[in-house]
Amino acid sequence: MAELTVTIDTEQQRQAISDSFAKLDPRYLVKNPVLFVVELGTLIGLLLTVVPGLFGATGSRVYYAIITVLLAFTVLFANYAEAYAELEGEAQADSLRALQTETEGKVLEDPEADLEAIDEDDYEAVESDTITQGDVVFVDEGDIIPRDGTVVEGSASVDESAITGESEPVIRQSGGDRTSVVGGTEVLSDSIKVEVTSEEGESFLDEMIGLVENAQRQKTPNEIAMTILLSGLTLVFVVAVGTMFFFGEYLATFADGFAGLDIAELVALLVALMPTTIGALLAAIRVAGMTRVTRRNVIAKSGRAVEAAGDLDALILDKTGTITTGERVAQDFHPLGDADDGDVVRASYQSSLYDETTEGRSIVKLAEKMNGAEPVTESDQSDAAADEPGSAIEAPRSVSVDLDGADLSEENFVPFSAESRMSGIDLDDGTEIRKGAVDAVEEYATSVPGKLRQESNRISENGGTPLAITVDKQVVGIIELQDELKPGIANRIAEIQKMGVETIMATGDNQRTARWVADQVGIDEFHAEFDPEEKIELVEDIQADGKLVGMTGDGTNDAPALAKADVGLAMNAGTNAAKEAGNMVDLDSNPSKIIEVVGIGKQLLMTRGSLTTFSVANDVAKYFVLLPAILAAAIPGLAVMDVLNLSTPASAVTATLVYNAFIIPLLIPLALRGVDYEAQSGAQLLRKNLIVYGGGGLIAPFIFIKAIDVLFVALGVFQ
Ligand SMILES: Nc1ncnc2c1ncn2[C@@H]1O[C@H](COP(=O)(O)OP(=O)(O)OP(=O)(O)O)[C@@H](O)[C@H]1O
Ligand SMILES: [K+]
Ligand SMILES: [Mg+2]
Repeated sequence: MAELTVTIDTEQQRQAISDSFAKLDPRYLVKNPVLFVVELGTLIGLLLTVVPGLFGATGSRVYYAIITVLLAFTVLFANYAEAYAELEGEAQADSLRALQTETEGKVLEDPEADLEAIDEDDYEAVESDTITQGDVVFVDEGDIIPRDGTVVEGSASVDESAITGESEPVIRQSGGDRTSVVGGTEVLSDSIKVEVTSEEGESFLDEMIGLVENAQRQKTPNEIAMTILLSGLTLVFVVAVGTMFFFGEYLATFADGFAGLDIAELVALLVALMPTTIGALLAAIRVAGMTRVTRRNVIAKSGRAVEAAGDLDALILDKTGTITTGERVAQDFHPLGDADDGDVVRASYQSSLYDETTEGRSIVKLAEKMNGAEPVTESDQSDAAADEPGSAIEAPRSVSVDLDGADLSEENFVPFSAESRMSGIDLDDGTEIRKGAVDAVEEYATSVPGKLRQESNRISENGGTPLAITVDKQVVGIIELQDELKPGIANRIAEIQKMGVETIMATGDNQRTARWVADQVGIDEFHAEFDPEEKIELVEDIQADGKLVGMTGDGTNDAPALAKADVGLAMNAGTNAAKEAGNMVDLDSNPSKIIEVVGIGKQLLMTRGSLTTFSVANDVAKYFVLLPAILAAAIPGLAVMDVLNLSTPASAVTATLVYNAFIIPLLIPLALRGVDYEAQSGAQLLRKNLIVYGGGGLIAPFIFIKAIDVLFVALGVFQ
């Protein structure tokens, strides 16, 4: 899958630096209480630098100036992390926006015009900005689709690489779940009629990108909780350190040679104790996480959705198109009872002539191939796109049958629905032809040969999907459909399971086919013969146990369940209803993308968790470094805590502030890239996290602060 990675140029670097200064505005900074307190501390340092001796301070002006500068850098580095992440996110979003092109569109005078016979007299070629919503345009081979829309007739292969970066063309066709087309993409072969669904300048993608950019600036629920926690900690430290100041003043009244604690050093202690590192990186971690989602061509409408993806307990996957390729095409026809090959092929053909699903189109193709006849219907006179359903199938044998579509009319066609799990047509003479899922047909038919079950089980146990075909409610045979597992899907599912997420397959297909597929890919649980209603119930059932659940979908039928799920990933090729209902849209329309999104969500949560652990562990270590240094004069007994044996208190304070400030830019790359991520259970991750980031966080300050102190001694400062 193509990743469109946008790089930041020097111009943008400069922008990020200037944004870091703009973000010093206290009205902005107050939303991040940790940094706001550091900013206040900077002002105190500045005051002492300008007016020495204030608050009984006895240090030199230079010393206070150094403290002030280091505190200011702490805030600026934090602002830079956020500004940089935001610019990167915007650049990523802009890379999608660049798609808008000025082009020509062929607006049909008569939207009902026969697709195959359209010529220059039937349409008016106009600039795309004059096309309005509801217009039906003709898009011929080689044309650019002028605006977002729905394919209302025909099937074409479309180059969507402009939005997906994927060079492989995709099929977009009327009926079914692949009807949406995007303005600016190119039809490579065949022609389609597209009903325009957006007004000029209001493309779906643009609207979506607007949502993404907005979402990137909004704190997520977990982040808000985190901010409250960090603010609480900050408050505790402010009170504790504030109390120390007054305690120092009190001590000074009777302790010989002790003049009270230095307020600038107490500010330094406060800043060292506060979780400044994570406070500085929190926003950058969120923005970068969302940018990683955008980079995978997934539009996340909220940060909450990305976070929820990282926290999922269960993932509902459908079978066809998610676990399998979705190219479920006819392989063979099997007569049953008194019927012969010809009866089955004819009935299958007739019932599918207007069936625009992948399955339906492939049945027509196979029937024609077996018959060896020239295509009889107008809809097949076009040069078939090489990857059109069924075109690659070899006819297993030849059957001579009259495939006449003359007495069939589209009005009498009964389209497939996921509720009925059947489709068909009524002939002019009243003959009722239906095909569908075996259990659905068994209920519908009046005459069911004993061999139906046996034959269909045989097909299912090979991973195929049997469709029973009936003429006047008599089962005459079976259509054998075959799909293929997506390459590598079993590994992806295993990966999800390793993360502790339960995998559930819900399919409209029959029990045996479902079981076969479930076994092949090692899914935890499966539900077969599901209708869309039951999918919603499944989502609700899982949520009733207090679990977070994710799912993908494309059809109108999926919309309610997509809206219900905590993470609903809609396919861009799917219907508008589904795209509006979900909280994410995959521009590549690859349903198994949700597996990647879960990974990105996990990585976001892990990055935040790891850096929080590191930050807090750092602060604990800094406490042991600074406290003895600052209080040594007042409480000589504290010397036992002074494990680092730093040269002077001033050196200890400065070295600690240097570490405290510069650890932020050092961690920016990690915050933006995310911590290395591998599929593991929560408990394993927690353990590893504690050892690496907790243990490392305790040790790192000691090493660096001591090193800085040694450097100061070598340079002869603070001695
Ligand atoms: N064009 C069609 N005409 C008649 N029956 C069909 C057609 N397409 C599919 N079916 C039958 O209806 C069943 C249900 O279809 P549905 O789309 O609900 O689920 P699915 O595609 O099999 O699985 P999933 O839910 O995993 O995508 C299919 O398994 C098949 O037996
Ligand atoms: K700190
Ligand atoms: Mg389906």
